[in-house]
Amino acid sequence: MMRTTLSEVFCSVQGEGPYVGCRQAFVRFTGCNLKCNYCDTPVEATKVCKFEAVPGSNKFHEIENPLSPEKVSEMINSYSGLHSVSLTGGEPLMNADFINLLKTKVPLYLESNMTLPRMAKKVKDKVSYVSGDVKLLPHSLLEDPELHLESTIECFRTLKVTKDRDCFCKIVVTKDTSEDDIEGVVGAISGYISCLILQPVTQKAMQPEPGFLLKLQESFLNEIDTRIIPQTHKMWGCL
Ligand SMILES: C[S@@+](CC[C@H](N)C(=O)[O-])C[C@H]1O[C@@H](n2cnc3c(N)ncnc32)[C@H](O)[C@@H]1O
Ligand SMILES: Nc1nc2[nH]cc(C(=O)O)c2c(=O)[nH]1
Ligand code: SF4
Ligand SMILES: [Mg+2]
Repeated sequence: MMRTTLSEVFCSVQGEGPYVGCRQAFVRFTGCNLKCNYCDTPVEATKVCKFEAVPGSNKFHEIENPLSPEKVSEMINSYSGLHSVSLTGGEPLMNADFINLLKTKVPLYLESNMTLPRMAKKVKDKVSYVSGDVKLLPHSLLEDPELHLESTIECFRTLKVTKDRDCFCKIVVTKDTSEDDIEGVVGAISGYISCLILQPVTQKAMQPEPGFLLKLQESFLNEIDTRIIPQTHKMWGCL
């Protein structure tokens, strides 16, 4: 029977992108194929999955890993009033087969680094919302920068916006983000997305100047609905 290792399951509101404020269950998978220099989340496998049964209580049950899709579905379905279920991590696409076995009452919202095209194909009819990052990382952090870009574009093509699925792109912008890198990739994926979110990195020391973000937004607005939205959940201290 298929099982996977989760670090946490909790109920909160979406803090990033166009669905900010929507009530969601968050399912956090462990493990990741990338090492983003700004990543705010531990990705290592954990012995137990922390489960916040009562939203906002800050009290967690410890559930032994690994977990079955039936158990995870039951945990998710215990919450009420959900808009959708955020599948995050780590990199949730590393668990595509597990995701396909979930049975939830509300639609699935995938939060992905968009670098695993074979896995993207597996979940394309299972997820209703795709929050796809484009990872503009220093080349020293990528094994094969050219393949990275090709895989990103292929993931967006596979999971593109349709009448049954929304797909938007988030790009974490730091003071090291190059305008040329962003322009190239946005041109390649703009036909596959409903909007582009420029998400300034949350750590003060790495943040870009507001003027840089506004200039980027101006240059993309001819091509795609482009919004600047920082992480909002950190502002009011929710999970
Ligand atoms: C922790 S990741 C997990 C999902 C997936 N691995 C990914 O990167 O999209 C969830 C979201 O948090 C964003 N994120 C991570 N660290 C951040 C930071 N320091 N500032 C702003 N956004 C950040 C990621 O870019 C991604 O959009
Ligand atoms: N509230 C809240 N919103 C989020 N949006 C994306 C998150 C993530 O870590 O994937 C996240 C998260 O961890 N919490
Ligand atoms: S892809 Fe996501 S989880 Fe993995 S290191 Fe980057 S931000 Fe963190
Ligand atoms: Mg987060």
